[in-house]
Amino acid sequence: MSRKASDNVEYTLRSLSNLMGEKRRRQQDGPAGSSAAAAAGERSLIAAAESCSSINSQASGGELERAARRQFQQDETPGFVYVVSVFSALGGFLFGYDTGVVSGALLLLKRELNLGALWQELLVSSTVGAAALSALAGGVLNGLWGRRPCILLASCLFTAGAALLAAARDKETLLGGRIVVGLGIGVASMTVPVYIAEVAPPHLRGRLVTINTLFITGGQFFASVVDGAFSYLAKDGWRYMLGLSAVPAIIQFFGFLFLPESPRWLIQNGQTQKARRILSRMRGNQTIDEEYDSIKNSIEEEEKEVGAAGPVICRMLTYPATRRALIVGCGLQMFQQLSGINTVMYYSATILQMSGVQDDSLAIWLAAVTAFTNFLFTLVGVWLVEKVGRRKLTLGSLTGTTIALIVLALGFLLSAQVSPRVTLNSTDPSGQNSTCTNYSYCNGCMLDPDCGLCYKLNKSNVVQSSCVPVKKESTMEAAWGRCSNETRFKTEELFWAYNFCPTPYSWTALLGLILYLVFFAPGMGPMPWTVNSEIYPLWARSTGNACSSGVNWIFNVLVSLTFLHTAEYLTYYGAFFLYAGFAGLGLIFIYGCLPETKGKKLEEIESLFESRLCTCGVSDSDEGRYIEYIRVKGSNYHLSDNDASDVE
Ligand SMILES: O[C@H]1[C@H](O)[C@@H](O)[C@H](O)[C@@H](O)[C@H]1O
Repeated sequence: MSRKASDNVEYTLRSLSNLMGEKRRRQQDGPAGSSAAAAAGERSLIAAAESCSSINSQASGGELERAARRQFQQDETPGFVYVVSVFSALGGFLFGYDTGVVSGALLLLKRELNLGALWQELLVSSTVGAAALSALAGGVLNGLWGRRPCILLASCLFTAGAALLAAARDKETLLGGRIVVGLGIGVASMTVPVYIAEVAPPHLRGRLVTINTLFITGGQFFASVVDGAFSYLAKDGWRYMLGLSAVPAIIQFFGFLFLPESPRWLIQNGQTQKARRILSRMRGNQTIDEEYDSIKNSIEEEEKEVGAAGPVICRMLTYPATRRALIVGCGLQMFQQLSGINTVMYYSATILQMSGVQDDSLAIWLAAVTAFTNFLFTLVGVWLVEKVGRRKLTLGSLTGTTIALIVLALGFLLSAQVSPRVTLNSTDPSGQNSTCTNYSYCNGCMLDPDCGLCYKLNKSNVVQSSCVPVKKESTMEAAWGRCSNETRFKTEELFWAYNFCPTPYSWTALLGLILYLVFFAPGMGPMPWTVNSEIYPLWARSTGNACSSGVNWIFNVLVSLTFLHTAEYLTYYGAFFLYAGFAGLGLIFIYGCLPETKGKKLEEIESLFESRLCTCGVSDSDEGRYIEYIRVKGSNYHLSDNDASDVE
């Protein structure tokens, strides 16, 4: 069968799976399903089956489809799509920078402004808390105003927050600045992936959205370098650290004044001419009719099917396909945080110290190496996402992450088991009682946040060890005794261990840390964001992403705030075993419920959630794929995707 043979009649390559899925659904609906529709479905199936046999005689359907798809993908993607994606991903960079920079800034701030533990905690978690709230609110704003104004709003908030922080004279202003920055992070974290997914062509969508997470980890790495560089500037160094983020924010703001709104949002809001113009610019030499029609059809069908009344979240929860997508999206974000990424990153300096790095500034720089590893392996994710697909990448990544967490936990367990004894009894010179002096093993001393171990080394054995209170202003020294002055460490060959115990098994924890980043960064880091940007239909996309980003931030706060308490009750190895348990549960959830979305058009993806929720990755459209030619309206020959709406 050839196109030429039928003169003016155009044929397009279609997948039969949708029709089969449709038939199965109707059968499941039982007698209530429309009999006319069933008959039409039946007729289509017979026609399609006939077409199939004719195709089989020429070439295998799979090969044909692949060839057509290759052809479609080879059409050049205009550089404009990349420019738009990179400018949006600056939002990701700022998300990474502002969450990462604060740890280094706090080291200087607590000395200069005399900050206690409560204020330090407030300055860190207020940003994450504000991000959770504004990510949720961002859903409403995205729906009402569009994606572009939300990105502009986020860059204004980032700039205002950076200015407030750089100029702050007291801790209250600092808190205000951190809240404003957090509001920006929340809006950016939910808008940017949606915007990129909506402007990207299907075969590049995963890669371009994953670039946003690459920018997040890039921002975290850059922040650690800035922290290292300005840590030598004891006075006002923190102002530069916190204020620098204004630069990318201003660049993003001016860039976006000239960049367009998402064509999908415009079509949804009736601005069709403008949408067509923007879509043409984004697709270069490709015809946009088919994409435009399929967006428009799906909006009309969704309105018919779901209705337009009531709040979007209620409609999402009552309509089975979006309810399932929401469970998968929020579940992915929850398990990302429950796998403990931020605790592992935050704790990396200590893990490195455990493994024998004694110098503090070296530990700060090695923490930058950790952030760089996270960045580098996110790059691997950008490369892999369109090759192996989202599902396999996430499953592989989480399996490795679970194993790495077990290795990390074993490292801490072995270290605790061979924990050195406390051999010297010290007494507080001021005569006050301290719990630290009661511990007889390093393990107890290490788990108490007020104490640290002061010791000497004989070859690699710990000798002359004492457990003493830590200095309030800096955990680098003891409050009194031999280890109370860093300058004496070298001359008297003394060592100070805060938060860890020196043991011969510390390398196991280091191995666990490296394995963790290598496995987490390409899959579990970026995929929750990427998958969420594509699994909701247009009417539910902003709300779906708002909810899942909110879940990400809420679990981020929960895990970071509870880590120290969890470590106190369960010890460090217990805490990491707990994260390994969560990661294992996540693995079962993802194996059961995450379908593959690679290469599909955004308008097709909804159908993946129309069947049961947990099908272990097998969707209706994957079962029994046959290729058929169907007569369609119009004259553009294009690889078409399961849209039966224009079948004559
Ligand atoms: O995807 C990102 C990334 O993995 C970051 O490194 C992490 O700090 C964020 O919490 C996460 O959402």
